[in-house]
Amino acid sequence: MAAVSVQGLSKTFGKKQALCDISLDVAPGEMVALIGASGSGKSTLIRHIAGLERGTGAPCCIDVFGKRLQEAGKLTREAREIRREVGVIFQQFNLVNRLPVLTNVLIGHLGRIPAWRGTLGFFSREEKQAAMASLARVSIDETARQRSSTLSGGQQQRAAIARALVQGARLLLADEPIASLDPASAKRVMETLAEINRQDGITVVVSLHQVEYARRYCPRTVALRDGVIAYDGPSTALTPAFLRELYGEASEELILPEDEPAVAPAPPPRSRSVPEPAFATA
Ligand SMILES: Nc1ncnc2c1ncn2[C@@H]1O[C@H](COP(=O)(O)OP(=O)(O)OP(=O)(O)O)[C@@H](O)[C@H]1O
Repeated sequence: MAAVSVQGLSKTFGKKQALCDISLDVAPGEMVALIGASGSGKSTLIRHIAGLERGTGAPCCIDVFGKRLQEAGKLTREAREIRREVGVIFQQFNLVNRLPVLTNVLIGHLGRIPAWRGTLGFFSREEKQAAMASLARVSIDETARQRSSTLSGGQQQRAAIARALVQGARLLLADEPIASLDPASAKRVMETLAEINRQDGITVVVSLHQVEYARRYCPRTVALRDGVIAYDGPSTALTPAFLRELYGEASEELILPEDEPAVAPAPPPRSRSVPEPAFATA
C-alpha cells in the first residue's frame, strides 16, 4: 500500500493549467523532494495531497495510506480522518504568533481530543509531556514558553515539525519549508525532517527550490515542469547539466552557486523520458 497514490490528477485555475495528468506513488517511509521552477505546480500538488484543493475533471483520484482522499474533484467522507494522519508545513504561517510555542505544539492534539477541551485549552499532563518531548526532539524545548513570534524562521519550522509529531502524522507534507531561511537554518530544518523520516518512519514529501538540498537529503526527486512530471528518480542524477537539459534557463533558479562543478560531469541520459525510479512505488 502506497503512502500517497495520485492518479491522473489535473488542475486548472481559470484558463491556467497548473497540473496536467499527474500520476505518482510514494511508498511508506520514503523522503521525496518535489522540485521545479517557480509556477511549475509544486504547491498545487502538495495542497491536493493535503486535501486543501480538489482536482479538476473526472478521472483523477488521490489515496493516502490506502484510503481515498478525493475522487473526480470531490473530497471523500474519509478526508477528515485522513487529514489527521497528515502534517502540513508551509513556508510561512505555520504558527499562531501570539501563542506560546508549547501551545502551538499542543494544537497537534486537536484532531484526537474532544472539541471542548481544544477550545478551552485543557490539555492533560501526558499531552503536555508529549508536546515537550516533541520540542526536545527538534532541539527547541528551551523556547516552549516563548511567544512564537519571537522564534527565528528556522525555529518556527522546527516547532511546526514538533506539532506534526504530536499530531501523530504518518505523512508530512512540507511546502517550501526552507525557502525563507538562511543556509544554516535551512540545513537544520532539512536535518530534522530527515531524522524524523529515518527514526520515526514518517513519509516526507518536501518541495524545494534548490536542488542541492534534494540531493543531500532526499533519495528520490520528482521534478515538475509546467504542471507535468519531467523527472522521477534518484536525486543524485540531478546534476546541473541535467537540470539545464530539463529546464533550460529556468534551471538557474534551482542551482545554488556552489552546485556548479569545476569540471563538467558526464552527460546525463539524452532522452527526456522519465528514468526508471530507483525506489519502490507500490
Ligand atoms: N489559487 C490560484 N488561483 C489561480 N492560479 C493559481 C492558484 N494557485 C496556483 N496558481 C497558478 O498555478 C501555477 C502553479 O502554481 P504553484 O504555486 O503550484 O507553483 P510552485 O511550483 O509552487 O511555484 P513557487 O515555487 O513560485 O511557489 C502557477 O501558474 C500559479 O500562478
